[in-house]
Amino acid sequence: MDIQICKNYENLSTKACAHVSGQIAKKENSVLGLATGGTPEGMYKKLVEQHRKGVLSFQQVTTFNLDEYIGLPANHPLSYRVYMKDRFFSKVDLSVVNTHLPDGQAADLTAECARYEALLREAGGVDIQVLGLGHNGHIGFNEPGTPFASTTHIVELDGKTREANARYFDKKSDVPKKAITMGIETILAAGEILVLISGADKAEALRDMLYREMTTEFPATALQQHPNVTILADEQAAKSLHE
Ligand SMILES: N[C@@H]1[C@@H](O)[C@H](O)[C@@H](COP(=O)(O)O)O[C@@H]1O
Repeated sequence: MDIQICKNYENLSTKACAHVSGQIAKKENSVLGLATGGTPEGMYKKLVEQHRKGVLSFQQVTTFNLDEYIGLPANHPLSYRVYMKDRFFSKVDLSVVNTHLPDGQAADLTAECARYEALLREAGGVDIQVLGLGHNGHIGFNEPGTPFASTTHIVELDGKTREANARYFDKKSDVPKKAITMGIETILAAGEILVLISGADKAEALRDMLYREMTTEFPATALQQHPNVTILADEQAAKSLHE
């Protein structure tokens, strides 16, 4: 794993943007695996800026998001579809038919997981997957205990994850209890993985991801077996690596 320590969040976002733009420069019909949460917001802003400057086009790009809540209407302000639309999709020249998220409102959720996984394969797989890191080691919504051999599936959200995400909702009880997420095997199938980690509260999780023995108890340790992982961590997140 290649770990790059960035001075601050701004710097991390600039580097993440450069990484993704570099992928598109290499292959204009790239398939991007995208993440939500607070950490990639800066990267989306920078990608939009690059597009507005006329130096970056997403016309040929296809995107697949990691996850979506179950039970929130697609137009709910806190659905991941709306998150992506507001911060990225509607601000660049991506064709909406090329942007994919699991449908958390599908009548048959098990069939939806299979459909999503098949669609990913049909698209030829993800070239570069952007990931955040949960405090409990989750990647996407793969909570502790998820088998490494998992593909897109339905998950019951961990109490800690619901607490972390409660900051966006009026109250914790409004946070959905379930979600659909790409599995760990799905994530590991990407050609390259770019992990973004910011803030002192992620320091312990970053250390565990790098140094803990691979264990399903800390899903991010699965990334240790991937041949092409770049980690961008800001100094705050990287602080416990020097201890
Ligand atoms: N499902 C998302 C993940 O995809 C995200 O990477 C993680 C960290 O989020 P943040 O970047 O806000 O800390 O938690 C969320 O629950």
